[in-house]
Amino acid sequence: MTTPVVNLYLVGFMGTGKTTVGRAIAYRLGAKLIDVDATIEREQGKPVSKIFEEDGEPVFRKLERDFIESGHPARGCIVACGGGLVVQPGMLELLDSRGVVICLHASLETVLKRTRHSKSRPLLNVEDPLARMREIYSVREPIYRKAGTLLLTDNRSLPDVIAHAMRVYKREAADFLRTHRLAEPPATNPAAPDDRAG
Ligand SMILES: Nc1ncnc2c1ncn2[C@@H]1O[C@H](COP(=O)(O)OP(=O)(O)O)[C@@H](O)[C@H]1O
Ligand SMILES: O=C(O)C1=C[C@@H](OP(=O)(O)O)[C@@H](O)[C@H](O)C1
Ligand SMILES: [Mg+2]
Repeated sequence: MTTPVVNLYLVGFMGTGKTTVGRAIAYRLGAKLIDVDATIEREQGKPVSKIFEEDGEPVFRKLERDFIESGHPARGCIVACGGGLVVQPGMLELLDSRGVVICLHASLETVLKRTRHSKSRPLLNVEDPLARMREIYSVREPIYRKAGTLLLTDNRSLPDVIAHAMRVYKREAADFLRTHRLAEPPATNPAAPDDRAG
């Protein structure tokens, strides 16, 4: 399989499968997976939970924004975003302009099952994570609803979700390429036809 040209951005709430699905898609396409959280952790030399604790959430959000604005290649990567990345003002428009956006969805009960054994999500390290998720999700829902193509993942196996996401990506990447190529100036030198004629 050839490396894809158009970037794919996987967005959606925590625990919907962005990192896992992104890794599988990148592997299948022979592309580069960039997990935004992992990249920030590597660059900052500490886990996301420590960044929240020591520097505060706004600093983490700024790091996410910097990553999207200038911290990754414009072509050829599968990007697994953190759940709050697309929620920041202007980010969805930015992602839309850079590639294909797919939003993974799961009910909060499913999200709880998938995330309860992990301590790596600082927003959910509270006594009642389900109540916390409800609060956060209610604020974010309007944005997730607008964010690219929505893929439901409840009661669906990972291979099924991955195959579906691959189909959506291939179709939308072709559309993206077509529309963006049309918008580009012609590659040939305008003088060339005259030269040939002469
Ligand atoms: N469709 C699915 N079915 C079962 N488990 C899933 C599914 N999608 C994700 N998971 C599991 O849920 C957990 C969280 O997935 P992850 O990729 O880290 O989500 P995100 O990056 O969106 O927070 C992982 O253990 C993953 O294997
Ligand atoms: O939804 C959020 O605000 C967050 C989601 C996390 O990523 P995942 O969605 O991959 O868990 C991570 O970026 C951080 O803990 C904050
Ligand atoms: Mg993730």
